[in-house]
Amino acid sequence: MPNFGNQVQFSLYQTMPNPDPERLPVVYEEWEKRAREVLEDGPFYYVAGGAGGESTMQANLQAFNRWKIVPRMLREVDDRDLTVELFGDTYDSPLMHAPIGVQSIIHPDGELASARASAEMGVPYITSSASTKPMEEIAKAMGDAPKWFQLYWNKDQDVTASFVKRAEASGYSAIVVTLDTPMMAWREYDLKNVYLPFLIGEGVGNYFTDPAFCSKLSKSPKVDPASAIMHWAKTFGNPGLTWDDIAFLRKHTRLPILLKGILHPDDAKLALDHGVDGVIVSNHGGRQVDGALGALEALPQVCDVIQDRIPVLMDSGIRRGADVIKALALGAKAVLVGRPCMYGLAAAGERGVKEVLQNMMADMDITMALAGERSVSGLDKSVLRESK
Ligand SMILES: Cc1cc2nc3c(=O)[nH]c(=O)nc-3n(C[C@H](O)[C@H](O)[C@H](O)COP(=O)(O)O)c2cc1C
Ligand SMILES: O=C(O)C(=O)c1ccccc1
Repeated sequence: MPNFGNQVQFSLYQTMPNPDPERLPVVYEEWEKRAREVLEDGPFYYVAGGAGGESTMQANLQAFNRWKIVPRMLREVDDRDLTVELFGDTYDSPLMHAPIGVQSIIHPDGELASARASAEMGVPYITSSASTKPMEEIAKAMGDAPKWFQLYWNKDQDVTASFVKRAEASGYSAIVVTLDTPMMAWREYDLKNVYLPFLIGEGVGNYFTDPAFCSKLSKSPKVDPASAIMHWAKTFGNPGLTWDDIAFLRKHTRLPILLKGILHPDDAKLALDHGVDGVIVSNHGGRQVDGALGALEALPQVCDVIQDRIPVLMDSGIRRGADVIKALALGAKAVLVGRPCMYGLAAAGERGVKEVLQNMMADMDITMALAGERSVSGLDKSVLRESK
């Protein structure tokens, strides 16, 4: 998509001198403000909040400030290439929609809206195990557009195997296993607001439609939702997992397997040793370990260990185009966009998510060009300087 950024920029300026009164925000902080206006305390803080005192959320943002772009001049940047290749597929840009559960608490269309918006933008959508809508419905809403499935490894191995089988059958092309959430973290705002969406039956769409999950219940979730929710709460997380369990997953799927939540270089080494296909450097948007290092801080060391043998992706703190450029320059092949999409969803459903993704892509394209780079695959550390 040559000059994508300039086209979007031009279309936004084109409404001069009478801007569309329905116009959506462009500024990230204004999207968040809009979400705050339309959501009740419970859902808003569920999305916006983090673990404990939110020091990891702060570290995520600060980590980007430590790196500065050093633009180069006169480098023929009129025709740019945003595409990336992963596992034999070519994607339009290095942006992906992060796996995010329980989107029904943010907008009535929930995951269907964000999946459709991602499809329109050619952004791969990563369906969460904890989606309110079942994975098959989300896949159907996306047609042939690229989609991956995020696995929460259930305590019941039959459920885990069933999720993977369903994901394959419904057209997902990779499995993202999230390792950093064997249990929900200590989230102060959710405890204060007494708000946990699953307890009111949100975010369980994949479980309540799963034959393996339902076979363990004495009554169907429709007849006795309270017991089904209790069973979900008992089996959702699996703190007993070890590296040896990766073999179980490998046995159950031929799709590429990516591990999400890698921060320590030794875990990157273990990921390689256990034959996975990719890793995602992430601290879950600061929602799990309060006091953890910023995800971008962890990225260079993980890349040093991986040495390009498998792709390294990252998330946690991506807000603007320059953030994407920095993450790619430090070795990420692609980045996952989390909260910005959810603020777009809260403010304007499908259209909101689409604009958030479109604007971030445009901003990234323009920033890359102004930095003197022509293709995302050519970005490396030479475009950055670390400020002490
Ligand atoms: C409301 C919410 C729900 C989330 N649900 C999931 C999930 O179901 N599975 C998962 O792997 N990550 C989940 N995440 C984490 C995101 O995938 C991603 O790691 C995080 O949002 C990135 O940080 P950022 O939002 O600050 O950019 C969730 C994040 C939020 C904000
Ligand atoms: O809230 C989250 O961050 C999250 O990952 C999650 C965990 C369980 C169910 C849904 C979402």
